[in-house]
Amino acid sequence: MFSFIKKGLQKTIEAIAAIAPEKKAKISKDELENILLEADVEYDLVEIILRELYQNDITRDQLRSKLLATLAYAQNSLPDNPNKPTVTLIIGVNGAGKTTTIAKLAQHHLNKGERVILGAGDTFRAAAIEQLTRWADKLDVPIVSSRQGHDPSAVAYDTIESAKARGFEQVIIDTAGRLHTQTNLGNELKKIVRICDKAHTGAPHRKILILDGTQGSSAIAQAKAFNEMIGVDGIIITKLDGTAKGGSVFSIAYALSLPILYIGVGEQPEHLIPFDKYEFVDGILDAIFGEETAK
Ligand SMILES: Nc1nc2c(ncn2[C@@H]2O[C@H](COP(=O)(O)OP(=O)(O)OP(=O)(O)O)[C@@H](O)[C@H]2O)c(=O)[nH]1
Repeated sequence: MFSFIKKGLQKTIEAIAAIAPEKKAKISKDELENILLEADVEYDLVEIILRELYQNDITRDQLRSKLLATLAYAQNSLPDNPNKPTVTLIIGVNGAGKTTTIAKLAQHHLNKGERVILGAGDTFRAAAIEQLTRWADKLDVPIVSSRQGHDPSAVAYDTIESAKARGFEQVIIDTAGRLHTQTNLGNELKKIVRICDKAHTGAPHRKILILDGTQGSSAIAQAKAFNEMIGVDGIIITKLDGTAKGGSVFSIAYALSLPILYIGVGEQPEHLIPFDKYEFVDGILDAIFGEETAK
């Protein structure tokens, strides 16, 4: 698992290594500032971290405790849902990686022996329905879909009904990332939430926001908007493998105070790993201080 995190952080680790090629037991505040900015930690958070480090030469342990503190809320799991099926609503802007992440989550449940059904709730775009259907075929899981332009809450309702009738444990419902206006999107998502609860009291049990880890402050703005619309229970940050901006995880976690459930580190169904703040921070620290100084 640890090496999986490191593989996902490879580009970030390389970028850090390029500006801090020499591994030392202590680094100066100036060096640290450059490293954090290079890794795409937002400027405000870099300032906060530096302000709270009193010495000019910073050790691994000192930095470790500061970085972990920024992830204080990040490591929280969601409560178990005893009332099966568990309904997960996937939200986020187009291109964030929603469809791929749904496939990854489905694979994750299948690995645990749970039965999964997908709902193609992004009825705004025909391509979204087709793409999710391809994943369903590949993973050999059922999918409920309708034609483009149909009411997505009807898709959500039918998916949940089908899961209940077949005794499935997991329902994962896709949603649109964009409509003609933001207000339309908010209203549509609210309606889907209402209808899920009608189909199965308490559903959706998880409203999970997919954020593209390469998007920095725009990901934070998106999260705030979706949180205001329908409330977000947890986040999955995608595409960390494809970016040198892995430090954005700190800014996202710090700005939102929401659990980071998983991170996406590739395009295949198995490329989803549970977020572990200790592994994540140690991966970054190893890049700065070198592994030999670990612990
Ligand atoms: N490298 C990498 N690529 C990813 C990851 N997650 C998603 N992608 C890629 O990002 C692109 C967009 O992902 P989708 O799953 O299509 O995203 P979406 O939010 O459904 O976007 P649309 O289909 O455009 O609405 C695809 O090319 C995915 O393969 C990840 O963790 N790592």
